[in-house]
Amino acid sequence: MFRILVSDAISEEGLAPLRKSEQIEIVQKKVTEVEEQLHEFDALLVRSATKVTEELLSKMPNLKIIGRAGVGVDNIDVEAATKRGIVVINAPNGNTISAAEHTFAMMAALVRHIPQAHVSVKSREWNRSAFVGTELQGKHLGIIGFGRIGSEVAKRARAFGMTVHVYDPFLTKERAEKLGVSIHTLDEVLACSDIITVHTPLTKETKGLLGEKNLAKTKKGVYLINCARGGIIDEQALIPFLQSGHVAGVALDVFEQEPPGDHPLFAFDNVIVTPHLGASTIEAQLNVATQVAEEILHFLEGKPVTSSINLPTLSKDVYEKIQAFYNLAKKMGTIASQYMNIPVQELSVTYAGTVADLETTYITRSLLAGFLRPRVASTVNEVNAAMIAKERGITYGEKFSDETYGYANCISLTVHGENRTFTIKGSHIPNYGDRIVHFDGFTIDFAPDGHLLYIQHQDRPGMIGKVGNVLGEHQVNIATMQVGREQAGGKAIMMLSLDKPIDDALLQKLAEIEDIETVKRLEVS
Ligand SMILES: NC(=O)C1=CN([C@@H]2O[C@H](COP(=O)(O)OP(=O)(O)OC[C@H]3O[C@@H](n4cnc5c(N)ncnc54)[C@H](O)[C@@H]3O)[C@@H](O)[C@H]2O)C=CC1
Ligand SMILES: O=C(O)CCC(=O)C(=O)O
Repeated sequence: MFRILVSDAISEEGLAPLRKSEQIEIVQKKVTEVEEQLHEFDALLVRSATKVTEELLSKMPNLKIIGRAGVGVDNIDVEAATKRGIVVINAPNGNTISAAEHTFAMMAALVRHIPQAHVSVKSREWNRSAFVGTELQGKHLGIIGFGRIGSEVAKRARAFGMTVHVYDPFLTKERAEKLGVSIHTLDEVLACSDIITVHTPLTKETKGLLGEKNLAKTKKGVYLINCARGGIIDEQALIPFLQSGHVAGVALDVFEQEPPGDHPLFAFDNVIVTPHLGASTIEAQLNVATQVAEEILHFLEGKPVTSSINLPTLSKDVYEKIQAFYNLAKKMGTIASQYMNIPVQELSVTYAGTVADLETTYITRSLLAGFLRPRVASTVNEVNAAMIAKERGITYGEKFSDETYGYANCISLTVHGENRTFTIKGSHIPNYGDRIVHFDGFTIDFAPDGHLLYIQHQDRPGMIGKVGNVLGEHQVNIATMQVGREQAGGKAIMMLSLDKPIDDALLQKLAEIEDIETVKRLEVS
């Protein structure tokens, strides 16, 4: 049974996919109302009101996934979540149209003074000359940030007969041409636009993007719109530009602090505001809630998520193709980590055959998580494996090769430790399973599952019997046994699969058998 905390107002209809599952219990309460039960939740579903801080995460040790019913994840400490191995997902396109339409509504309201005129008429005035506006047709619209919302705003602007100038360092010429907009530098957009609207995320680069210096580069009489994130336009810096009339008007849906309280910008009649309503439509709320609910359900059912912020995303098709290798790689990592139980500096993974054509980044992350799991006390999974490896000074890299050693596919892992290198190779054989086909210089063939016992010994008659006797005396049943050797009478290995784990005392007894050089317990869960 999984428990999900829904701590913000989320569309009830959108939660339907979760409600249908008998494996899920939904609790709809604010964080402050469930302080005592926070440790019980497996998933957290929020909009923008809940601040998912490091402190909150520390009270939720069972949390596996955070769903943001919306786009911006600036209310979530994604780095802290990643460190804890918590997947963060959002609903990237469910509210795009609503946010673009709201931007357009704000633009029209701004240049036609609709909010001010509305207040005037309701105050029993009839002052038509006070509210003379400007047309949108023929005006130059500057769009900063040309992703989903920016491009929908552009489509609407073109329908209104506006010329659209875009600044987005990641925008390609082909896409700009397709959408009928021109690409410019930031300075060019600032200088040529009658109206500027921002549609970037709030990042280190975009915070204060329209501050004193850049506002001074805008056309006199410019209108500004921020329906993205508070702080992209520096609120404090706007004040002198509004006082001087350089900026003719500002429309804000978002604020540096929300709610903004008694804000100095409210003193200006030509500043119009809404309380972060960009995504507040029935359609957008249903879309984002449904998207996130379905993703959380998939995740809890062990299926792939498609819109994760901190995990490489995979389609269902791709996931199905890589799943077998993903599992094999994890087991290989776990075995290698226990076998090389010394500090290691580097993991090198080589993919050959059919696996080399797949999304190997994901497979490597799985291998890394498997490797780190026996070494770290905290949760480690595909989400935080790269981060933990970096913290521990372990580098890793991928290579590709044609050498499959006669198998259709082969994953080879080489672990570099101080004065010691270890290589393990594995293959996934459809309808048969995962096999380890090479182990520390020996050709072998065993299934990397359960309670494994590795023994390295001199190749002498009777070794198998001696090991079997000791295990038998301690009521430990051998399920399978594979052997390999360098040459007759030389160095040899046995890999046994046992029906139960063995303790240190038994391990010691086995190590004391004459001609046995190394005994290692390898647990693969
Ligand atoms: N007011 C509201 O209720 C809503 C606000 N939003 C906000 O709108 C913003 C845009 O959302 P989407 O279009 O869905 O995001 P998106 O990710 O599709 O687009 C963002 C664009 O900004 C560009 N960008 C990033 N850094 C930039 C920089 N330094 N300069 C110029 N461009 C830069 C990216 O290349 C990308 O094309 C986000 O901040 C999001 O949180 C989204 C939905 C509703
Ligand atoms: O949840 C909301 O209404 C805010 C939407 C938003 O700002 C976003 O999706 O980034």
